[in-house]
Amino acid sequence: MNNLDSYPPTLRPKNNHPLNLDDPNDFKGPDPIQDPDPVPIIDLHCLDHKNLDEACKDWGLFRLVNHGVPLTLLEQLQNLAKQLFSLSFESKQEACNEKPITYFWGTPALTPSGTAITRDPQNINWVEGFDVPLCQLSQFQHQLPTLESMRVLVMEYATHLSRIATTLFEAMSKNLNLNLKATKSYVSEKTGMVRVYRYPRTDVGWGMEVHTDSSVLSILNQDDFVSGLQVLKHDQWLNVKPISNTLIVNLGDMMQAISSDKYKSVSHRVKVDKDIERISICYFVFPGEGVVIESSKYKPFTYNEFRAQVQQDIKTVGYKVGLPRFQHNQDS
Ligand SMILES: O=C(O)CCC(=O)C(=O)O
Ligand SMILES: [Fe+2]
Repeated sequence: MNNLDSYPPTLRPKNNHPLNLDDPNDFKGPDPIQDPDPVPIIDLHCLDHKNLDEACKDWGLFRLVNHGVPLTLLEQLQNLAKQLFSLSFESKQEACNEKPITYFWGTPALTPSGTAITRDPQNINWVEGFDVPLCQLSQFQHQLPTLESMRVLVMEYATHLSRIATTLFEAMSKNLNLNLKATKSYVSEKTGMVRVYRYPRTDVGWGMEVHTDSSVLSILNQDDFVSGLQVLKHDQWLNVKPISNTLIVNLGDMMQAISSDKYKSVSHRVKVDKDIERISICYFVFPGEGVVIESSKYKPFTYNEFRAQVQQDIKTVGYKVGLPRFQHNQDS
């Protein structure tokens, strides 16, 4: 089943924008990206520290292979996400009345309690998603069977992703000559979260507008067939091609701060397609609660202070200012 009742009302097409209502799973369009894939590849099994360092400095993003997550698990997650999103809008909304998993749409910006930060309706992001905080996940159950299956699968997935994030962060810390003991708390299992997204079919707007992630690291399991993620490299937007059994890692603002700007929090965005929906599953890792980030470029700050500032800026200025707010020369 796949029909527009599953879309949040604000993301349904207007009458003057009719959509192709064929089952998107039947879509067999050509791969829109013909060029060879320029994204650097990092092999987690045989980690090359020099390649990793270059990818972090030049791109702030890389493709991870030999990551050790079973392909069946990646595919199960994608399939279950498709099933979950294809339920009616009302049932998704009702099922997420209580924690831990929350349902949102129109923006990826949420308050700590999971409420969407409302934005100008002209400016919506064409995305709906489930926010899955990992720390409380084992303590709750959901009534809706598909959501409950997602909770269980995400717990299994998070174990793998936490291992990957820790391995990568330790290698990056070594490359940056950070004191590993002191920096262990920069990636905390407890504060991690998973976001499951669906980008609806539409021919207007952006799935996700240009942004940098606030995380230390973000690790993306994208749809095997549908492209959408674009990354800014030397002032040019490049498509990040979907390639089965690979994960995309991008560095977030916390990593840029921890590295004193040696590594880059990469600007990226997601485009939408009028003929086909896209699913992606993103894992984010953050510093531990109350951990102070020390760097030569920024005043000491905690992730909670950063997040509060971002939320205030979105409400008052209309967008995320991000790291520049914490530079040494800024007034507090
Ligand atoms: O869905 C994607 O490909 C990217 C999502 C993303 O950039 C984010 O959640 O910050
Ligand atoms: Fe992002």
